[in-house]
Amino acid sequence: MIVGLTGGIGSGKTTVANEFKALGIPVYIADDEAKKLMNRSKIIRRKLVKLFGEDAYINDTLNRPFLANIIFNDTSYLEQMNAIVHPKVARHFEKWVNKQNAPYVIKEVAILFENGGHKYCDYVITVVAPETIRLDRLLKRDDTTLEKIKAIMNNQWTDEEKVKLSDFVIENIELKDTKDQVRKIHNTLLKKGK
Ligand SMILES: CC(C)(COP(=O)(O)OP(=O)(O)OC[C@H]1O[C@@H](n2cnc3c(N)ncnc32)[C@H](O)[C@@H]1O)[C@@H](O)C(=O)NCCC(=O)NCCS
Ligand SMILES: Nc1ncnc2c1ncn2[C@@H]1O[C@H](COP(=O)(O)OP(=O)(O)OP(=O)(O)O)[C@@H](O)[C@H]1O
Repeated sequence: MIVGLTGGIGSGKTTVANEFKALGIPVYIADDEAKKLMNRSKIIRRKLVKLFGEDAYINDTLNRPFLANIIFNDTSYLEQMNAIVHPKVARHFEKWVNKQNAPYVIKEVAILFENGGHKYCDYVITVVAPETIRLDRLLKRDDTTLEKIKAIMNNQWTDEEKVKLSDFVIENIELKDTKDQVRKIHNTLLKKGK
C-alpha cells in the first residue's frame, strides 16, 4: 500500500514523516531523492545544463539557489524541470518500494496533486497548518525571505484544494496533537491493509 504524504511548504511533511518512521513505517522523501538524482545522474545533468546553462551546477553540485530563483518565478521552466526530474524519481521510487516489506509505505512528496501523482497512491494524507505558522517556521528554519517563500507557495495548490482530494488530513500545530493524529491514521491504515 502506497500512502502519499503531501502538504504545502513548511506545513510539516517531514516532521510527520518522521513520526511514521518512528512507528516502523518505511518512508521515501521524494524531494531528497530528487536532489540526489539531480546530483548523480549524468542524463539529468546534461538535460538541466541544456535548459538552464552551465550555472545549473557548481563543480559537480546542483546550484540550488540559482535554479530556485528561475523555476519558482517562471512556471514554464518549473514544468520543464519537473518533466526532466519527476519521471526519474518515479522509477527510483518503484525500485525502492519493491524492496520494502511493510504493511504500507509513506511517500512524502511536496508536489503530488499538482502533477497527478495522487493517482498512483492508495491513500493520501495532507498536512496543513495556518499560513502564518508556516511562514514563521520557514523563516526560522531557512536562510530565506518572505518573497522567496511566497514565490514557492504560488506554485503549489492551496490547502483547501488538497484537502478536498485527501483521505486523511493532519493539522500540524501542536506537535503532541500531530503525534496523536499520526497514531490514529496508522491504526486505520493497518486495518485497511488486512
Ligand atoms: C529547485 C531546488 C533545487 C531548490 O532547492 P532549495 O534547497 O532552494 O529548496 P528546497 O528543495 O528546500 O525546496 C523548497 C520548497 O519548494 C517546494 N518545491 C520543491 N520542488 C518543487 C517543485 N518542483 N514544484 C513546486 N514546489 C517545489 C517544496 O515545498 C520545498 O520544500 C529544489 O527544490 C529541487 O531540486 N526541486 C526539484 C525536485 C522536485 O521536483 N521536488 C518536488 C517533489 S519530487
Ligand atoms: N508542530 C510543530 N511545532 C513546532 N515546530 C514545527 C512543527 N512542525 C514542524 N515544525 C518545524 O517547522 C519547520 C518545517 O517543518 P518541516 O520541515 O517538517 O516541513 P515540510 O513541510 O517538510 O517543509 P518543506 O516543504 O520545506 O519540505 C521545521 O523546522 C520543523 O522542525
